[in-house]
Amino acid sequence: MTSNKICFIGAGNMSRSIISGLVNSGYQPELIEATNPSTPKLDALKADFAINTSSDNSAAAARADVIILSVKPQLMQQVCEAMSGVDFSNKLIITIAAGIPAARYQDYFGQPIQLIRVMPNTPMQIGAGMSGLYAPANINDEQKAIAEVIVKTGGDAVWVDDEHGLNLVIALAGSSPAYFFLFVEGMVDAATQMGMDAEKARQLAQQAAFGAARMLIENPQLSAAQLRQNVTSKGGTTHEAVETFKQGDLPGLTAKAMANCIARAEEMAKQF
Ligand SMILES: NC(=O)C1=CN([C@@H]2O[C@H](COP(=O)(O)OP(=O)(O)OC[C@H]3O[C@@H](n4cnc5c(N)ncnc54)[C@H](OP(=O)(O)O)[C@@H]3O)[C@@H](O)[C@H]2O)C=CC1
Ligand SMILES: O=C(O)[C@@H]1CCC=N1
Repeated sequence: MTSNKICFIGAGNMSRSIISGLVNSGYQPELIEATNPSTPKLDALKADFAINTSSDNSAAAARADVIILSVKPQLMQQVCEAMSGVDFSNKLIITIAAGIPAARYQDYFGQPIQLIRVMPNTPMQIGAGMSGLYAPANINDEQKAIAEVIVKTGGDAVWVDDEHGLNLVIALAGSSPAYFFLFVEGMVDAATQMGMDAEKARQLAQQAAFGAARMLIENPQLSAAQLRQNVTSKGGTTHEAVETFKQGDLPGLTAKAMANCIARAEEMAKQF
């Protein structure tokens, strides 16, 4: 584990997830600081993880070796511009914002910077995250290793060669926990309408989702299609359910949702 001082600019959902992964894997809380304009999220982070907190982005960034930019994309420019008085020459910046291209940040900060883009996901908070990392050509191996160590405290990670690859990571892993939650929401709602109590319905659906995910992970030699076929008895119940999904073009709808996710990231790249 490195002893770099890490500062999170923005203390929202994703920062909390990464901080949780870091602290739970043994990163020293006193090396971590988070900033936010309002105090309730900072107070909660301090209470839960014993990290340092502040509302002064520039002072916190000046104290840190690694700065993780975790504000919404639409706020990124103003937040970075307000920190342009900090000397970033010996610091590594990591941004987790969707959409905004790496090259844009140099304009925001008004100075040469070393920046890595990371696309994480919220399951990092329980060590089950999946992230993508992208490093522009000016980033050295030591800086890549620092980012990878941080990200992997919350789960697995892959490097991608370009920023289109990062948009694919958004569609496959950054945003996708929401797809699975939506699916479970639908299953639980349907079961409750058919008479089961919501708590029991959730227990059944979430454990089935967990089991299916573990089956995928523990059987890399089997395709998802094969695992599905292993559940589907000829003339049986699963066949009826799967055919219903196919009639509603679930594969086409999935592809469309992912394409729209990527299109939004590309739009954000122009917008912010
Ligand atoms: N949520 C997710 O699953 C993922 C999010 N991301 C990216 O992570 C980033 C953060 O998203 P998320 O955590 O969901 O968003 P949140 O809204 O939960 O967090 C953003 C935080 O930034 C704070 N903030 C606002 N203005 C400032 C400022 N001037 N200085 C410091 N902090 C500020 C907000 O404070 P307040 O609420 O008090 O205004 C808020 O706590 C986004 O860029 C998003 O694209 C990437 C992958 C996954
Ligand atoms: O919805 C978003 O824009 C962010 C990026 C990936 C997950 N949440």
